[in-house]
Amino acid sequence: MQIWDIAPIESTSSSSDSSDDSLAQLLSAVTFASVKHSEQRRKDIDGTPYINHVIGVAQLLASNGHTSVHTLQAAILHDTVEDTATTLDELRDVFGERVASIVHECTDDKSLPKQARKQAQIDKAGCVSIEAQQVKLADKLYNLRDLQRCPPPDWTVHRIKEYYTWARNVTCQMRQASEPLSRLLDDVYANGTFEKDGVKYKCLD
Ligand SMILES: Nc1nc2c(ncn2[C@@H]2O[C@H](COP(=O)(O)OP(=O)(O)O)[C@@H](OP(=O)(O)OP(=O)(O)O)[C@H]2O)c(=O)[nH]1
Ligand SMILES: [Mn+2]
Repeated sequence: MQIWDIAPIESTSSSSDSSDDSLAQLLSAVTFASVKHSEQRRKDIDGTPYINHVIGVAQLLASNGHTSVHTLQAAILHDTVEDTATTLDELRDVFGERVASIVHECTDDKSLPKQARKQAQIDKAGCVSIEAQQVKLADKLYNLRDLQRCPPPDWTVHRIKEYYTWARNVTCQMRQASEPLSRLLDDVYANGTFEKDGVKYKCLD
């Protein structure tokens, strides 16, 4: 038994209803991701634990009306295959086909060169499931806000602006998946600023 495996809930217990079950499934994904990402840090100056990102992506979804447990589990797990040794088979075994499939749709093919990988996200943005689009919208929103909060010290102004332009090219194809997340992204694209070496820049010109 692994620490993320869900202990069977006693069917006779009065406290075991379907919302308890959903919470257990969600927390199982959080536990799994926390183990898988435990050695990873974000690229910011403080080396923020990577798990903060995936929890934040799930929080953005839940607070904008996207509360399906499968979608939230996929959000928590969305970088495990891309950035850790986790396999899709492992996700399928532990969390089922639907969650594994959403994560698969959110996973870049790391064997491609970077430019091809970035182009592939633009090409497939409108073709993946609605759930995968919702996770990607929240992922981009989190990363764009993170760039505003504290850009990685080695990213130039040009690279930061390039990320905003590219993210807009991806997310503009996913509007139908989430009106609230799209509106929050619109606000970043229209009004967002970031600071680099004490100078303030608009995210998009
Ligand atoms: N803004 C920001 N991003 C950071 C930070 N630390 C790690 N990242 C991750 O870096 C990725 C974006 O960096 P890039 O240089 O464009 O891409 P790469 O790591 O895949 O080569 C995102 O991956 P991703 O979540 O898979 O999203 P995606 O943009 O690749 O779809 C993001 O989560 C940080 O401190 N700030
Ligand atoms: Mn991510």
